[in-house]
Amino acid sequence: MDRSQEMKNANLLSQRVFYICDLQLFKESDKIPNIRGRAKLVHNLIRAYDLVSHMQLIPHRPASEDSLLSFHSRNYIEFLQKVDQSSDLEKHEDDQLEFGLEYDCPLIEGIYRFVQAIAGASLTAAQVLVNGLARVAINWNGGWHHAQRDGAEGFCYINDVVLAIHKLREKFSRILYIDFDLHHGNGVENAFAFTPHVLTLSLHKHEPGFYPGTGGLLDVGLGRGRYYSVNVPLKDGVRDDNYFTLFHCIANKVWCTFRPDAVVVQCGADCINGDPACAFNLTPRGIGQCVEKVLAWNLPTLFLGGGGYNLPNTARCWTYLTSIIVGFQIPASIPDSNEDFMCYSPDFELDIIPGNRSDQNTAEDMKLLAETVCQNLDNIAEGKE
Ligand SMILES: CC1(C)CN(C2CCCC2)C(=O)N1c1ccccc1/C=C/C(=O)NO
Ligand SMILES: [Zn+2]
Repeated sequence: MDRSQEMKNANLLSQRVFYICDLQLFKESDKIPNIRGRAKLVHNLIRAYDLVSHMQLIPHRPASEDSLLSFHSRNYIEFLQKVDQSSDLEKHEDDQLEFGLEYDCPLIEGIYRFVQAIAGASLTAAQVLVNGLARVAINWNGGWHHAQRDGAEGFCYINDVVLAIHKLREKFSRILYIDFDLHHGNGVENAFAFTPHVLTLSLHKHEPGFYPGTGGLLDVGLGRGRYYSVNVPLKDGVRDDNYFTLFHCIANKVWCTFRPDAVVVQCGADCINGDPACAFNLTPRGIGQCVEKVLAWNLPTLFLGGGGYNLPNTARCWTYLTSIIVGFQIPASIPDSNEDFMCYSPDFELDIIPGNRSDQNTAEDMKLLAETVCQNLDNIAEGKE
């Protein structure tokens, strides 16, 4: 490699954070029901705070059929290709049901191009880490953690998280997946339930009748993957301090016992106060403290989005997390240069105040969660199956 190339790579590495963004990706993201307009809102706020000058911006490369098949079934992918071309969707009605494309996953226009973009963005980010071009990569348009091998689920049409982890496994032996979304990351846990090479850690709301219903405390993984699925089921009302205390304790134990080589973090913002899910009392500062802890490990890390249905709050949350990831403090007032300025009324502040729902998680609940999870993790330390 000649000197100039070395200089270029050194410079790239100094831009340790790669950020996947391009207009086509935002256009495709807008096809997801319930979050139309979110991709642009997030990017505009990140730009308004001039955080883009601290990152290396790169466009996504659409995922190839082969890369989609590294997790999803041929039947599902070929169905998406077939239905993408066909004009009358009625013809495939029964197939649609078979592949979960109904109710909460309505068929969307140009669905194959859509899944190539969504999966391609997270794969492009993962590839940057595999190539050693950067330590950290961000794709706020990814994080669709419910999609299963052979179908869509929970508003997730393709599991970009599983595909990205699979890509990281080309270079890194042990991958830690952390899921802060309000909902259990069931699609990712299912994909890696039987392997000790990927430890999935999901903190989520877990109550009778709350989607997806999985991720209980006794759900620890299967076969050789036993104890490598870690679930932290929570009730409504949890607040930043208790959430971080619990995460801090569990993350330390996971780091010491599993010793990850790379990390993937799903930052679904439906756990933040003000989301229509109306569940947790968390603020971006609480999740930000958890992100700071992950960054302190100084491992190759991929940050992804996920849920988040209060669009201005999701933009606030992921902009704040981006500022932490790049290590650049930003002012509390939303820049009035931002074209979406009025979306942030009436406060025009970046901070989100915590909710005042009563915390249903008692001190005993939190203690039991920490103790049970840490005892389970003792098994992987001693190499027990
Ligand atoms: C319809 C939306 C997507 C929106 N929403 C919010 C806003 C309204 C009440 C909570 C949901 O719970 N939804 C869902 C409905 C059925 C199945 C899954 C989900 C969400 C999954 C998710 O976010 N995973 O991380
Ligand atoms: Zn969610």
